[in-house]
Amino acid sequence: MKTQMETDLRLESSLWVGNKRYLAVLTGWHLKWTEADKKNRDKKTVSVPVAEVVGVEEGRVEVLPHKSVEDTDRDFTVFYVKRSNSRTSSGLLWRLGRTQFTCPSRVLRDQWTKHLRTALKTHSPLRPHRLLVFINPFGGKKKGRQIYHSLVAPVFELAGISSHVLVTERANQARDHLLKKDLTGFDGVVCVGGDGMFSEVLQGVIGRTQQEAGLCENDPAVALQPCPLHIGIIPAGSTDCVCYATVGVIDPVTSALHVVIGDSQPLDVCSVHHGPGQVRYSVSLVGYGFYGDVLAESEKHRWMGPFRYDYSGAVVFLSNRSYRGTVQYLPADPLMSSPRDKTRCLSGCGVCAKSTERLFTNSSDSGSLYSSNSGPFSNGSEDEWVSVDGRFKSVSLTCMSSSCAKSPLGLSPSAHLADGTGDLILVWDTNPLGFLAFLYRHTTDQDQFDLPFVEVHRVKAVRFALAGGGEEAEDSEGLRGAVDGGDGAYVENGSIAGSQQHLAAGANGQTMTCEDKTTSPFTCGLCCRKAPAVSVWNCDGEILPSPEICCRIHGQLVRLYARGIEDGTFLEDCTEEREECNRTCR
Ligand SMILES: CCCCCCCCCCCCC/C=C/[C@@H](O)[C@H](COP(=O)(O)O)NC(C)=O
Ligand SMILES: Nc1ncnc2c1ncn2[C@@H]1O[C@H](COP(=O)(O)OP(=O)(O)O)[C@@H](O)[C@H]1O
Ligand SMILES: [Ca+2]
Repeated sequence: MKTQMETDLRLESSLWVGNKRYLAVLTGWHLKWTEADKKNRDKKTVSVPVAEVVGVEEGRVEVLPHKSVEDTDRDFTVFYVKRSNSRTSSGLLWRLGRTQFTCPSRVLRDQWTKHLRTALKTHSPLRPHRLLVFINPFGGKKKGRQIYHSLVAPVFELAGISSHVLVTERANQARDHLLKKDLTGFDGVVCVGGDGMFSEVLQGVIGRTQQEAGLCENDPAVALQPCPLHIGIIPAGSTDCVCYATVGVIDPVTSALHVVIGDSQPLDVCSVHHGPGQVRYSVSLVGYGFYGDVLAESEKHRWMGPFRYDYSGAVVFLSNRSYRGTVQYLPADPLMSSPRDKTRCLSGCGVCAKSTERLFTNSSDSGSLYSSNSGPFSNGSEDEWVSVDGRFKSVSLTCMSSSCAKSPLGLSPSAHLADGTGDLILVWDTNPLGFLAFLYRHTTDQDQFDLPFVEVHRVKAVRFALAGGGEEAEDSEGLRGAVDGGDGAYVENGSIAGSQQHLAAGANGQTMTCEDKTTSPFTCGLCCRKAPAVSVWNCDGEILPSPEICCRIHGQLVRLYARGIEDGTFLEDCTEEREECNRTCR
């Protein structure tokens, strides 16, 4: 049944597009136009959901690549989302579609533009009006500024968005701004950069929300407050995994269009507690062993740009390391889904829709996660936790698939963006060829979990401790202990980047300067000649200072301007009206 509002907004006229006459109809949910010439048997209707109309302008207007306006009386131009046919990635590429209509009179033209604008306001409640934009000028190939000004700003302007743009001058500036400055009036935050830049924004937005709610975010037992500000990602980094896994393509125009139409994709976030009062948030990868070592190595080769990860991946692979540790995890409900069920989390995902409830909503439940007074590894009710101890090539936790160009299906292809769980991937120590097969499978559609030395678990929380209560460095393999600066993870003067000299970090947290002042612990001939006993954690591209951590997944803590990966097949057949279609055509 049609509502009064839909009836009021309905408009039907005969309009011209170029030299052809069309019957144009605006219903509450769609703008459609069909060629009126009866002789044309193949006449097709173009149907654009009102929610995907970007803007309406009087006259004959163009925006990309350059703006031009021909101010005529009887014309109006509609800009909308147009899906490109090229399927090179997992999702659909969006382009700015444009159609110029000519009306029989100025009065009718004004009626069309007025109705369209009213329809936009009515049907897209989450469209942003004011955005705070952070650009990292040094991310990826250092093209952040150019990407924003040439491809994104014109689309924002067309949609009537006012943007406050800050080009960062230092790391953590965006995070600090979000934590401290006045954010009144902003609907969302946009970051132009890579996963590291997104991570800064994530820390800022979550931290600010908890501050304002009077919650102690450092307490792993606290159920965090969901964030009111939406986050948009314009990809301009190296891995761009968060963008790839939530949109399916790395394309600034596609991402800008998701922002302007106010798409909303909830996202699970993992809080990683790595010391008293120390918390970081992750959405893509919390990884120890291989992924930690790759990140640590890659920081020394930032000058290589995105290639630093390939180079470092090879160096770390050749170093053939494994690490001892105790991993404990709290399994998620196996009836909901499984990391091996071969499903994909796509736009309108049913598993995520069913999981809108937050985890650990009551405090007695969360109390079993950590003891309030004696740290994360001692508490009373431990029944549900599973504990494994051994030597691992890598331990990874991801809240979503973590797909990226290198791995189009991702670290965990069946993980869900917003189901309140994460996937824990344990790769036990194995021979280099076995590990290479595991890595290689990430680049194909072969199942990387179908290997005897790999386990995957869907979890709500994870804890990691060095095996033997931190005595790892003195274990039976004759590695030199932490005290003489021998074995262990490495941090560079506490911050990884910077000094050429690296530090050897002992299992007990002590750090000692490496006697050999080489640039890399992997090529160091002294302290690192023997394999270190302790790796580091890679938390969305940031190195954590402590190897002992506990993690908890917070279901749907933030929302992105995205809609999940679109399954193009449905779009082609979908004839549903927007309100009836809860899949791709939302
Ligand atoms: C034989 C071939 C081996 C290929 C292995 C491919 C596995 C790729 C899995 C990548 C998972 C990426 C998860 C995302 C991590 C980002 O947060 C982080 C930081 O990204 P940024 O530099 O900020 O864009 N990047 C890395 C590589 O650690
Ligand atoms: N102006 C700046 N100077 C130096 N570092 C910055 C600046 N702005 C942001 N950063 C930091 O750069 C790191 C990498 O940024 P990112 O945009 O993710 O690029 P990439 O994907 O190439 O790593 C982030 O951790 C971020 O904190
Ligand atoms: Ca998830």
